[in-house]
Amino acid sequence: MVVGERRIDQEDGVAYTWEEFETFYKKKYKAKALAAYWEECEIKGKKGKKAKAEKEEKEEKKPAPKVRAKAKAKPEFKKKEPVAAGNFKVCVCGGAGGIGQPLSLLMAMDPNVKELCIFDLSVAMVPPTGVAADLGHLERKNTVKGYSMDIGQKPVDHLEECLTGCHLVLVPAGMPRKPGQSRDDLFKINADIAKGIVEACAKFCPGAILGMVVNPVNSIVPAMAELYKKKGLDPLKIIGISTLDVVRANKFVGAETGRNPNFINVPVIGGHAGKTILPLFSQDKAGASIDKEKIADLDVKVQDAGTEVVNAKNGKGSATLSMAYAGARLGKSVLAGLQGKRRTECAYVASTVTDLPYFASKVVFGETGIVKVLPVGEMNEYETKRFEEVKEQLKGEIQTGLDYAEVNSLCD
Ligand SMILES: NC(=O)c1ccc[n+]([C@@H]2O[C@H](COP(=O)([O-])OP(=O)(O)OC[C@H]3O[C@@H](n4cnc5c(N)ncnc54)[C@H](O)[C@@H]3O)[C@@H](O)[C@H]2O)c1
Ligand SMILES: O=C(O)C[C@H](O)C(=O)O
Repeated sequence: MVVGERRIDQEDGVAYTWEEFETFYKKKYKAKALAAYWEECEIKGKKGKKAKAEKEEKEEKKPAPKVRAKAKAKPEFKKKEPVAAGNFKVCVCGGAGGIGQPLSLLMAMDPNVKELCIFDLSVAMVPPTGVAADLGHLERKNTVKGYSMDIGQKPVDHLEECLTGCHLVLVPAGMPRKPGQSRDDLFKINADIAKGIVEACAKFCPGAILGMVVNPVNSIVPAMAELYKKKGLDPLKIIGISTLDVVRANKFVGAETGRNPNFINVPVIGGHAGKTILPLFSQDKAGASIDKEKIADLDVKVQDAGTEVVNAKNGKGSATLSMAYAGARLGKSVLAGLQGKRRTECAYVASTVTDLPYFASKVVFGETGIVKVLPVGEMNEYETKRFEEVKEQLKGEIQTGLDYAEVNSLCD
């Protein structure tokens, strides 16, 4: 295999390295069959005469039909009919909050959204029905409805209409940090809030994708995914939204290199708190062009970006607008995937790409939600060292979530 070469998987039209390919297919196919399939895939960026000549040469060298049938073995995905464009139902839980309102606005603008539900507490800063009435006047072909619940009540007793039929539920419901607090300090209160919502989703929209914004993502996602598992549901439906780390890494690399951040794509792996946030600058062209001596500071800048906003807001909340932007980017990718258009984003999910059971890496969204969790890819010396640090911290934060799931359950 040529180092750095990417080939387009005929199944989803996305370009992968051999390492990514092998990790995804190794349990399904024998090494020989997989290598043969790889050889058949088009090399990314190689088009025109040269590619044609190579293809023709390959055709000539084809083995006898019997052998070829085996070598040509293709992956079998569970085929699910994609949802027609513009037909999605989305709910934003905590939709009247700091993130919830702009996130609802951005989702209401997505032409894929047919019905948008705004759920929040009746004590929220604005009644959710008010947010819905406001968004209901946009020039969009969708309906927006608000649902509220009194504090102390259970979502499962109130959200049947709101959640039934949902394809995507975004969850920014929960307390944000104040200066001096860590994300971990929010676990107890926010895990209980998340559990109430997840419980209602398990009952009314068990097939929906749940995008968890609420902190601490590193512990809340394992907790909720394990509760889903306990109930016989798919833990990969629970997705930790770490997109803001990617957005920040792209922005900072753009500022450093003078390039347009819109065309920068730095994968950020690990988790979403402090040292667990690991931007892989070496995997982006602009990022890789930055002087080695500047990388450690840039890495810390991405890790500390949330705290920078918390401190700048001086006790009046954390990142809301950039988070809404990032959450909507992820949400739109989920819907595009369900519609049959593959999208790749970083997300924190149940994973086997490292020895930890939850990890953020690139994932591919398709007709069923996450269809691939991609490996972390090549890392340079600095990133490899940081990778060990990431895993050490993340392990304990995952355990907090696993412990929560052990002593809690979702009701029927
Ligand atoms: N993943 C990330 O990158 C990221 C980024 C920024 C913020 N966050 C987190 O997102 C969460 C929300 O932040 P915010 O700034 O929007 O806070 P906020 O206080 O402005 O809004 C939270 C909303 O949740 C609602 N809520 C509370 N309990 C609820 C329940 N049981 N059911 C429904 N709604 C409920 C509140 O009424 C409020 O409207 C925080 O935990 C914050 O740390 C995550
Ligand atoms: O930093 C926070 O508390 C909010 C969020 O996780 C962020 O990264 O902005």
